[in-house]
Amino acid sequence: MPSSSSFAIDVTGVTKRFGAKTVVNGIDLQVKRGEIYGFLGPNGSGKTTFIRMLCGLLTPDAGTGTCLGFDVRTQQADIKRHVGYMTQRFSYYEDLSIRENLDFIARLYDVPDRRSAVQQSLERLGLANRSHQLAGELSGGWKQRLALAASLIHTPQLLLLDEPTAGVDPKARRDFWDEIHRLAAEGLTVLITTHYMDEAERCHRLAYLAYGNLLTRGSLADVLAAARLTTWSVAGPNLARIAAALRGRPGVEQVVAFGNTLHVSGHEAARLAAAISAVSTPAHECREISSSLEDVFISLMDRAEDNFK
Ligand SMILES: Nc1ncnc2c1ncn2[C@@H]1O[C@H](COP(=O)(O)OP(=O)(O)OP(=O)(O)O)[C@@H](O)[C@H]1O
Repeated sequence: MPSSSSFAIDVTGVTKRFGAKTVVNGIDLQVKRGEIYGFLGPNGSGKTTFIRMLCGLLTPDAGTGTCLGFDVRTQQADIKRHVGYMTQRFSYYEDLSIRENLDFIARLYDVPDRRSAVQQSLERLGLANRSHQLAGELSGGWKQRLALAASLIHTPQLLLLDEPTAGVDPKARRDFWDEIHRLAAEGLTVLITTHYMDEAERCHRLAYLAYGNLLTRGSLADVLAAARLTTWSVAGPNLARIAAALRGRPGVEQVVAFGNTLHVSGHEAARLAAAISAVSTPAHECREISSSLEDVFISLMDRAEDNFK
């Protein structure tokens, strides 16, 4: 039986190597039940590989721990029964209808009272009106809903979502997140990977990976505070010239154009302020602003790259 621990995921030192390459390097992670946990990091940082170890599809080369109270090394079949996994690719039968796809998945999981489980799932995800539509004819947002319905049909306790909203429009993304929050409020634990910063901000807690290493974790406020990054905005004339003058100056780590404003960041607050005052003119409006999550993640990635070289 799964334990009643308050952690849905509780692992230590999880490591995976492919040949000589360490793709996931000694990751410790604890995720509370009912929590939405965001997993971020650049392409190839090891997010999918880590998820596959959690849900029993890959065995770690090192590390220990539990997922839903089951041992990640020895009880993989038990884990699979209680976990829903929405992969990056749409992997349903395009020539079956929405209802037929859900019915098929429900059969695979031997879901009790299958007809009513499928009907409830169609209604919950707003798919009932189009249940006879072929999956292959659906737009991206509806395909995503079908994939979510399918990953929930066996009422899992943990939902693993690997970039579930890639290529989906903002309204469909917002609806999707509303549903994820409703599910979490009902007690479902959700681990989600995303490259969208607005989605990262909708998670209860976050972790950021680069080169297989977990670089930071915590609530949004924790992650921003731990970064100790200072950011200034600079508005005014000749911003392209100002940006070029700032790059490479001591204290300046990032210079990013946002429309008619530059965001300039660095860890050494005094040197950063000196650099801005040296290149700006009285016609420029310069003020310190809060660093964004994107500023923090890019800074972490740059530093990790430097350590890796
Ligand atoms: N089965 C495998 N055999 C060999 N290398 C692999 C295998 N699976 C993944 N990798 C490598 O492991 C690294 C991490 O891949 P992974 O898919 O876990 O990253 P990711 O963070 O999910 O990336 P993305 O954001 O692009 O989805 C990559 O360099 C990838 O090429």
